[in-house]
Amino acid sequence: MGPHPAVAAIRLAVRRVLHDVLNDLARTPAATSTTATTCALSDRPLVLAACSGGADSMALASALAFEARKLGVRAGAVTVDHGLQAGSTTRALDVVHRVRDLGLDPVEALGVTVGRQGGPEAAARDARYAALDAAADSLGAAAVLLGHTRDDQAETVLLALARGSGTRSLSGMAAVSGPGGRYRRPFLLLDRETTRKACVAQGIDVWEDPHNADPAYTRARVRHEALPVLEKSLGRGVVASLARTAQLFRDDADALDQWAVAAAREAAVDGDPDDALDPAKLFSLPSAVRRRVLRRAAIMAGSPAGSLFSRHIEETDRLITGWRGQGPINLPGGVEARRANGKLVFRRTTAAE
Ligand SMILES: Nc1ncnc2c1ncn2[C@@H]1O[C@H](COP(=O)(O)OP(=O)(O)OP(=O)(O)O)[C@@H](O)[C@H]1O
Repeated sequence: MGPHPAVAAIRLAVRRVLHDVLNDLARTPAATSTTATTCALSDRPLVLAACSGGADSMALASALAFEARKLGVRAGAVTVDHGLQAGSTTRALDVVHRVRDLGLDPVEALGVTVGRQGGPEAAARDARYAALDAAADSLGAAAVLLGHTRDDQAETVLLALARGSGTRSLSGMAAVSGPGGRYRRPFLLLDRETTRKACVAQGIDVWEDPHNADPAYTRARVRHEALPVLEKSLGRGVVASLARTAQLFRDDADALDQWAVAAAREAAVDGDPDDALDPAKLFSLPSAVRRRVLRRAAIMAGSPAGSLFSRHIEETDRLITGWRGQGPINLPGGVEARRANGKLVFRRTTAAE
């Protein structure tokens, strides 16, 4: 008898991603010689599961342990202790034991200090990814798997819609992201119900993070209040539809980004020492492309992407579409956008904080 359908589904999803990781490694010249002589344990690529101890990431760890053995991949795990709840260190050590019991090695628990920047959820996320990056670097991991599901994707899209975001934010989380495509999300097409069933079927204990149900957190309210109401009035397919929308937006956003790169090259003033852009050429672009060119130019001049909001870009855009001789626009990171002498220039005027 084969495995429970939910277990088969999580394993298939992880197997596909491991194949992708191995194919990517085979394409990089440095890895080819290693792959050809693979025999020693330490020569085998290491893939880590980022594991909080919740159902999604425990299902992920179990599937990774199972599939990695068959593909000659080393499987490890990292759990991050955000230090935000009493007993969090004990819980992190408990996750380490449970994941080791699944056969993963190496397994590390990393303590982090969560700051305040951007609110509690964003600060915890930043600290978590910094720790995961450091662990992947120090352990030499080829990839880090994350347990985000289709439900997480739907929540992300709904949050972006509520903020009035553009196509890039509405495209949600990517299946592959991070430095060198390090982060992989095998479960983006699976629902949370499947990961829970897979844990039950395999007798895996899971830990429910109380923050996930705490209405103080926006995402928890989306998960427990907004989405159930939408499903009640629009039908159970809402989660799948939102996740599908994310993919459609991603394709559109990628196409527009590519167009913007070409348009920026086209609008560059030849030989200008300040990388100036030609306002007349920018004016003739569709606004979705022009705004991307402006955003890119601001970031290249030193504006931090996370602090650059649509109102900044709209104001800068008026230097092109509503030109009446106005002064420079101040952008985050001490960058200014100035139109003068028939050129648009982005320049850092003060040292960044
Ligand atoms: N403390 C942590 N340590 C390591 N990885 C984490 C941690 N928290 C989250 N992750 C990773 O990020 C993914 C998404 O986490 P998030 O908290 O957004 O969703 P979740 O549905 O609560 O996930 P889970 O059920 O696995 O806890 C997790 O599946 C896991 O891979």
